[in-house]
Amino acid sequence: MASSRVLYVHSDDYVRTCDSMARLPHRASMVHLLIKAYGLLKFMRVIAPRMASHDDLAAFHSDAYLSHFELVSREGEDADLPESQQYGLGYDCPVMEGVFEYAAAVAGATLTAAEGLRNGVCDVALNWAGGWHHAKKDEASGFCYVNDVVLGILKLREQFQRVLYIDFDLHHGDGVEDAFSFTPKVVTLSFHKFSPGFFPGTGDIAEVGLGRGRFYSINVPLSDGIADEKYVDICHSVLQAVNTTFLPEAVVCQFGADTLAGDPMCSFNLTPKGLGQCLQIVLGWQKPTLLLGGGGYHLANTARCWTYLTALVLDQVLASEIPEHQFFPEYGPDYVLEVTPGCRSDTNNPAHLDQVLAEIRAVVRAEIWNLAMVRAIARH
Ligand SMILES: CC1(C)CN(C2CCCC2)C(=O)N1c1ccccc1/C=C/C(=O)NO
Ligand SMILES: [Zn+2]
Repeated sequence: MASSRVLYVHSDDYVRTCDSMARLPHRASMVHLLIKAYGLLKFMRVIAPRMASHDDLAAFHSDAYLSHFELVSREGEDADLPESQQYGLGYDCPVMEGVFEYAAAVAGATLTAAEGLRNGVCDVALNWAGGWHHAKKDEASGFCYVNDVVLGILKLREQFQRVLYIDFDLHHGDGVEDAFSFTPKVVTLSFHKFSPGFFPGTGDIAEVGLGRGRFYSINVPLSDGIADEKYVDICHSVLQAVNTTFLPEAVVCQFGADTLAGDPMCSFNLTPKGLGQCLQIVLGWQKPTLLLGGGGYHLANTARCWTYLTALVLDQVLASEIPEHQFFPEYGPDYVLEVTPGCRSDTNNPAHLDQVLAEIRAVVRAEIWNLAMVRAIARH
């Protein structure tokens, strides 16, 4: 990628705000400082994010939710108002003081990235602190308060007719799928762990979208233990099929890193190399592409992954040795960039995966028919 055509959304204030989210102590700093320590900033156009305004957030979220969320954020922990529960606030989405400002900062950063793509300022835009895919129109969910992914896609839709969303996070991208399940203008494609009792519980292969959006939601449910080779194979098949039938004009990827070997979620067995091969497929299409983060609870591996993917976008090869920097001690005991796969067995049996692929192909073929009909009708 010609370097100046890569936009990296960053400011020290933004990183400090993201670091303040207790659940992910200083993850945003670790990611940024590793990218910086590897000398990658000079290849990118660094732009400070803007704050999302109330109107920005209201493009997707309901006023009722936003005003309640802003109110409890001002009051902090002791705001256990009865209706907080109906808005998903509390439990998985604790209300820390200033959480509204945090959510508005992240949404503003994703919008800043999306605007760069919409205005043709760049070909690839990065906001690794974004990707909060569970938030619903009027409900926080799964530690996601504002759905910056939906806001970014809506921003791209101002310029591009068809947008493809690809969710590589361990968890189903339910908030984004819900937002676009009725429209054929956005295809949502999610690869995720699907297993009884595993959050959020949605994302079965049978979920294909509703109404005119039928066949424009694609779900690839997977089981524990999947490693790079099989994951990349499946991704490659599905991504090629979706790209050739849907012909997206822009792409949004959520690269939640909780799929990596060593993550406390202890589910998939991927490495940054495998995710990098998936990213290479998308970059090969040479379409305006927005890259976002998401989950990722082994902080050093998450920083390793997103730094590796950033270098991949920039066609830069990184040395294995982690460069000296403030968080160097976090990368022990080997202090290398590579993540070693675990020795857990892959519970995805080949027959089941073939079945999943066959069903996905049927959905995509149906989409072709659907698309042909939609286009035929549009022509008259
Ligand atoms: C609170 C966190 C986000 C953290 N966490 C673990 C990770 C390791 C130690 C705690 C969870 O399981 N979480 C969740 C709790 C309830 C519902 C959802 C999630 C995660 C969602 C996600 O990653 N979506 O992509
Ligand atoms: Zn996740």
